[in-house]
Amino acid sequence: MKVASVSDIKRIDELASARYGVSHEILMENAGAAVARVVDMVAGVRNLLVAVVAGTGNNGGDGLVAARHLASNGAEVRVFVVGREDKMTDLARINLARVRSAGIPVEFVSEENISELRSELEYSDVVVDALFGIGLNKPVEGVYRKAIEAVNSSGAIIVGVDIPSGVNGDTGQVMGVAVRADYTVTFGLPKPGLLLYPGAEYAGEIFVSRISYPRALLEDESIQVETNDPVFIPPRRPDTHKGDYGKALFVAGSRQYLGAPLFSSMSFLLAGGGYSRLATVASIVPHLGSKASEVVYEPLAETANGTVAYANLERLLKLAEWADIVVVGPGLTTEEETSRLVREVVARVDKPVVIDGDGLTAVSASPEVLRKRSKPTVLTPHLGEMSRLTGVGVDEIKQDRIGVLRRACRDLNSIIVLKGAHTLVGMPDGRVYINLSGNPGMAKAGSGDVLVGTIAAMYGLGFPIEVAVRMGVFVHGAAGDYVAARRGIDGVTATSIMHALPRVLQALREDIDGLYALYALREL
Ligand SMILES: NC(=O)C1=CN([C@@H]2O[C@H](COP(=O)(O)OP(=O)(O)OC[C@H]3O[C@@H](n4cnc5c(N)ncnc54)[C@H](OP(=O)(O)O)[C@@H]3O)[C@@H](O)[C@H]2O)[C@H](O)CC1
Ligand SMILES: [K+]
Repeated sequence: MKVASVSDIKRIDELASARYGVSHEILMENAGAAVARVVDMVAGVRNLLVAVVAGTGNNGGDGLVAARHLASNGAEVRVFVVGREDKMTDLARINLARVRSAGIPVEFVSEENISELRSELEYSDVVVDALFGIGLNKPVEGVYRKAIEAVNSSGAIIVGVDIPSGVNGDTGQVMGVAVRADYTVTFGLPKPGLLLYPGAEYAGEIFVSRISYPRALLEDESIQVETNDPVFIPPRRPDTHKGDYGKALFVAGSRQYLGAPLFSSMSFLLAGGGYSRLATVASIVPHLGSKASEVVYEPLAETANGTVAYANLERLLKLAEWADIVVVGPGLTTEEETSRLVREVVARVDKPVVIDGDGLTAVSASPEVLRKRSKPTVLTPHLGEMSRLTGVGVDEIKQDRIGVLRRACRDLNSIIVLKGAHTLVGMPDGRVYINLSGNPGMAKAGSGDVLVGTIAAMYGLGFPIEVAVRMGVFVHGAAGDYVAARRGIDGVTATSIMHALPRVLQALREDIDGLYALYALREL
């Protein structure tokens, strides 16, 4: 599903009326009706005590339409408008008049009577939050802040209109204070702020209503963000050779880090890869061999500190000629000689390369190595590594994940997986995918190693590199969810995620609709 920025939605909104004759009034009527329908779905509307807290803009207008529909369907509705009547938009004013003529009580809330709002809302079964939507343009203060606090302390079921008020529609950041909705009914398409934390937490369960926007507008390719939906994995053909499912070379590990090479190279096989070759320091090969006999090992010369020595360069370049895809980085350490080797390998390997962990630190020192590559490059940074790659501070990245990611993909000519809640996948052409699988239990050592093995496996299964990265991220997250559901969130470890990978592939082959439904937003 496409994910529309605030400016995308404003453009769609204008085109809907200018080009298709679908007026703002029609859109507002459909929006309000959708809110009323969800209130009925989640709480049952007959004799329900509903308070609609409306702003003076069109988000408030939606709330007023919802009030009229709910009252018509048998609910006891009261409307509280926060702000001055003379500030109301035309559409909000028209709908206020209709609410009043339907005999629905309306009260204007200001600093003088804001204290009564709190007690009024405590008598409500449902509160509809229609204060701000995509028009939020500054931190929430004063009477609006108090109104949001009153909504949050009401103890009622809270249904957000379009966006929970106070959440930035594009970034998901909370602008001072925000409504903690149980449900959010969003219009046309979801906004990034509903899917990125903390906004995703404030939105609750999301319902999407297209409110009769013409389909062509909602699918326009000028909208460059979308949810990372899984695609069908073809069945394994019976007459196959292990080479058919991809040959991956992993340059990983050190005497200090034994888990990373194991998780990455083994996850490749468990996620469907064919031939996993691990080039690592000779001193740890016996240990790893006893744990993962299915992996083929290339013992490498090592530095005094037990890291991969530069002298291995020619050998690694030769091995890379054999491989379909090369993964560099997990557990290599940031030993200067080893980092120098990483940069040379990345610069000279004429195959798709996935760079993770310490490999990212190595290439951060000279990003032109990435720019000059002709074959695809995949980077899988967490926030801190992204900061080192881009020179942008972590807090600044959090303020605009999509914008920072998009610029970095273009600047570094790379596909970038920005790990976090939720993980984002950016493409050099500007497209960004928001991944909805995964859970906080996965933020543990080794989880990233499993991810890169899974990405390489998707490429081995035959997906084009961009799809392979998206699918690797989805499958990895779904495997973590599979474990959390069966063993509890504390049971989510690199090992348990790794062993859940085959289950997810099986589900994708046998019941992709079921798996898709697990993560898709509910459509009205
Ligand atoms: N665009 C669509 O496709 C549809 C939109 N609908 C609904 O309309 C809202 C957007 O409505 P809009 O009037 O643009 O803005 P809001 O209602 O979100 O905000 C109202 C005004 O509030 C002021 N504002 C913004 N931030 C603050 C703040 N922190 N404190 C106080 N006031 C604030 C701002 O006015 P200013 O004059 O102060 O700048 C806003 O204009 C959309 O979300 C949908 O719910 C349609 O009904 C459906 C289609
Ligand atoms: K709202």
